[in-house]
Amino acid sequence: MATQPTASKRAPPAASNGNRRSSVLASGTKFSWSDVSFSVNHKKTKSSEKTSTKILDNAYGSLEPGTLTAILGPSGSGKSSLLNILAGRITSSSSTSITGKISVNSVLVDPVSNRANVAYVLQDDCLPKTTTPLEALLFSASLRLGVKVTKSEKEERVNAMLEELGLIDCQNTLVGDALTKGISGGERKRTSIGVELVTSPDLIFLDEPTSGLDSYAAWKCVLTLKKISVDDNATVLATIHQPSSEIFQQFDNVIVLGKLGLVLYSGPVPKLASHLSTHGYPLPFETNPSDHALFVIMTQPITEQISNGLYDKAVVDKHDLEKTETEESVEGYINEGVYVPLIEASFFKQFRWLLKRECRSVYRDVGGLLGRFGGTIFLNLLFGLIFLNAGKTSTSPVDFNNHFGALTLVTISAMFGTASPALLQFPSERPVFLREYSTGTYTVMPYLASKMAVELPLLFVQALVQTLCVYFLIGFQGNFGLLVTAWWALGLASNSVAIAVGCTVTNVKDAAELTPLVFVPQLLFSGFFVSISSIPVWLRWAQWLCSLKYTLNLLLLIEFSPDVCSENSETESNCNSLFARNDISSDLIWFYVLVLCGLFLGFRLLGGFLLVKRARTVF
Ligand SMILES: Nc1ncnc2c1ncn2[C@@H]1O[C@H](COP(=O)(O)OP(=O)(O)OP(=O)(O)O)[C@@H](O)[C@H]1O
Repeated sequence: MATQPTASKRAPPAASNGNRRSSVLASGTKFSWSDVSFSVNHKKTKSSEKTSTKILDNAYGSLEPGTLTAILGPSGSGKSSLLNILAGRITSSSSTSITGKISVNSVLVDPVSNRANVAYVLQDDCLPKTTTPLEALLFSASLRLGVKVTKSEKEERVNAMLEELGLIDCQNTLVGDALTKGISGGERKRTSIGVELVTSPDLIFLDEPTSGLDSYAAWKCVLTLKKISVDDNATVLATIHQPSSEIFQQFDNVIVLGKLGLVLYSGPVPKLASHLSTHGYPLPFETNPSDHALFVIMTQPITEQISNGLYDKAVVDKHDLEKTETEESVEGYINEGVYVPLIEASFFKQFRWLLKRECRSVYRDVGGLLGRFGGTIFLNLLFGLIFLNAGKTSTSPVDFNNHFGALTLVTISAMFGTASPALLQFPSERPVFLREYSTGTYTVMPYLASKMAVELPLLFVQALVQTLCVYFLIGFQGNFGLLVTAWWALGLASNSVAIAVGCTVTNVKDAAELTPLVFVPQLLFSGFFVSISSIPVWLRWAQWLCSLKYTLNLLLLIEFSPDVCSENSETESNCNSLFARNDISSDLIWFYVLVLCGLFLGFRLLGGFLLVKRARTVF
């Protein structure tokens, strides 16, 4: 790791103003880097010492305002790694090492601190499926543009951006996803670009903006980037895979990454062909220079490429670059610190916009609503019919067990029924959160609060529907309102656990695999399959994490009230034995309520903590 420059030589932090430009980015931004190396360390094994693979070896390059530059190279040559390093999206870790110098307008910067000044468009379009392009751009503009930009100016900027990106016709169509038809892939990509560009950034980095697009959509996309670079005097850098001639000609400059992490060429697009020809690889007639460069890299032996001097030009350029940028002879550095986003909007503004979006996502996701309430109604009617009238009498041990069994099974079903929508939904929402958090759109507290504000009534309605289905069919005798409240509390706590699980995984499959691990042990403490007193003492602590256990404690106290238990001596003895076996006492009702509240809040905060930890390190 190179040493850090003195504080006075660093670029000042980004200013918190309307257009988010820091003072070093005031009028067009020159961005350059040199000696950027990236290696991946491999673990030490018994047979070998710790080794490392160099992905980038002293990479260098320079971007001018008003230009569009491509990073080109074979698959695995380090294009995305270079872009991520320059954008401050990856830093050194225990398994990777990054060194180099990065400067903005000839001032050395720490790329992590500079992150807020770079609009970064990810390869995957992380957009909420139930939003429209117009809403997505408005959301971004409203939360990311400071108070100095008025509401009408933000709307004007959004409309201009929609027009510039050719999104006017589809501005009110839902984005959709793989399962729900929405706007086209090209429109989705342009929406992702618009969400970043609406803040009028000077530096725009894009990871494979044309991937997944057909040739016309890809050409249109690059044309748009070119127009933005010229019209807005923006500095645009994009990684790109095998561009067609038409696309390649739109770029002003190109950086070609070759084998061994070396830079083969960095300069104007028209001069790439002569660079290859000069070093023994003339461009065949009517061949795209970018195709030819990739062909040479992949087919010619690397020793021959080096001995032919293909990478020599790189050395000359590198020296030129160092001369201009190290005039002040400062050492560059790449920080290992965490990223703290710059937030423009107040807590309430963030909450308001997030709540609006969250509400839309509920009522527009008709399939999700049908699954949630359809499943609840179907299962609970089934329980109601199977345990028909089981709650009306508890005199014999069999009747008592049926009554207890009905209550337990309805509660277990409620736990899974309230956790599964969050488990299925959250992993797909997580990338959206990570992107928006990392771009300083909002922080974690308003995000979690807005989710909670929508879930509270939704889970209440779910608990109410469930109680309506089973209460009269089974003939439960507890207070209707208290039963609804207890099942509602269980729904909230289970939902929190599901969100915490969702925060640790990246996809629905992993979430589904983790689900039994988190929820099945709760069944052990329900008291139905095995009494708490039979569980080894050293394992009983786990009940403190089980919302099912504390909800059942409350439900049993509500349902088997003194009135029900005093029906006859046998019922009374069954009640006493049930409470004793499961350590339940009516004196502890408020304690059970507090534990449920604690689990609800605790898992919610854990989820938030895990999300922020992830967002602040690598994204
Ligand atoms: N954190 C990491 N740990 C281990 N290997 C890594 C890491 N980051 C990158 N690599 C490796 O570095 C190499 C370059 O990856 P990178 O994604 O930058 O290439 P690329 O040129 O963008 O590839 P593609 O065009 O296929 O997307 C790959 O072999 C990749 O496996």
